[in-house]
Amino acid sequence: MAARNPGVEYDESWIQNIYINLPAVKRRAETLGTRRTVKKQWQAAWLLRAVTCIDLTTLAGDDTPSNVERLCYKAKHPIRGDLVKALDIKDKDITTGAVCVYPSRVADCVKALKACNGTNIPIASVATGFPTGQTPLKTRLDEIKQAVSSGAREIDIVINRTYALTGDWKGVYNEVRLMREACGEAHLKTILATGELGSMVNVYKASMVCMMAGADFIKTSTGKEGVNAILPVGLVMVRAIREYHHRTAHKVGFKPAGGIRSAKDACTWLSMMKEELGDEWTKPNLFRIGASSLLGDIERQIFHYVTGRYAAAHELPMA
Ligand SMILES: O=C[C@H](O)COP(=O)(O)O
Repeated sequence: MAARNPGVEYDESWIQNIYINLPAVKRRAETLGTRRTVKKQWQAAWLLRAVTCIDLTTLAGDDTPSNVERLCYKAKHPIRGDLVKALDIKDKDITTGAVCVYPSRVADCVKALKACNGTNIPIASVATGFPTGQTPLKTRLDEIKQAVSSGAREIDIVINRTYALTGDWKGVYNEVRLMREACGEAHLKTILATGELGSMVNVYKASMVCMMAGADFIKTSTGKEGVNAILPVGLVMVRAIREYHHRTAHKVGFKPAGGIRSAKDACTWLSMMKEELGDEWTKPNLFRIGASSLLGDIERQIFHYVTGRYAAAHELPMA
């Protein structure tokens, strides 16, 4: 992870008179989304980079120690052995960015990662009454502390949408500040649940307020809202990150999450990061993709890449 973002004093002027040129944002998002896929010779590199940025997630009511164990093994060995061999990369170099689970499953992750030699992989835990955040503040803070003491190194909190929707941005700031304190050494990711914020201006304000309060990452969604990670919202958030960096020199990471299931989508998000914020923001210390079922498609595409390459190499010339 990048250096911690200490945050700054709350400053209302940073979120006043915000104007978002929605048609322009939508046009830009459309260009990114419909662009031709990555050039053939770079495909494997992009796909592998995307793998290293995945927060491999399971956030289901029926999670058990055994599916968490499989998740951790997959995080440690995200690409099938024969494909790793064909790509001529060292398995140990490629793991997912983190695993992401509910607080009560963190201890299972600790055990499973130890068993598969994956203790270098951070455990991210959602907390604070995920996904709605509708529990008393003390309960939400205690949940963070419990997840950290069980072994989580990253905490994904949800912001208080009631405060955001009623314009109480100082209220959002104060809570996130307390959540950051409760995290101790663990990194803080703040989930905005953008599908419930009502407007792009609110998305921008929520992004800025969370960063002012010390978020190390801002994250689009829980994966449980009606609308989750979409490019126009992502653009507004990364532009807030750019503005915050410009004002404070602190680099805050970005995590789109929810509904990202195809390798092509992952590459589109990566290219958005590269174009909007630069190469530095395309690595796991500043970019993560929260996803439960993306890895399968990436592995499939790597398989096509590898088999295509060999088929081409062995092709007979025309007689
Ligand atoms: O934070 C991660 C999301 O909950 C994952 O959403 P997904 O299951 O749609 O990939």
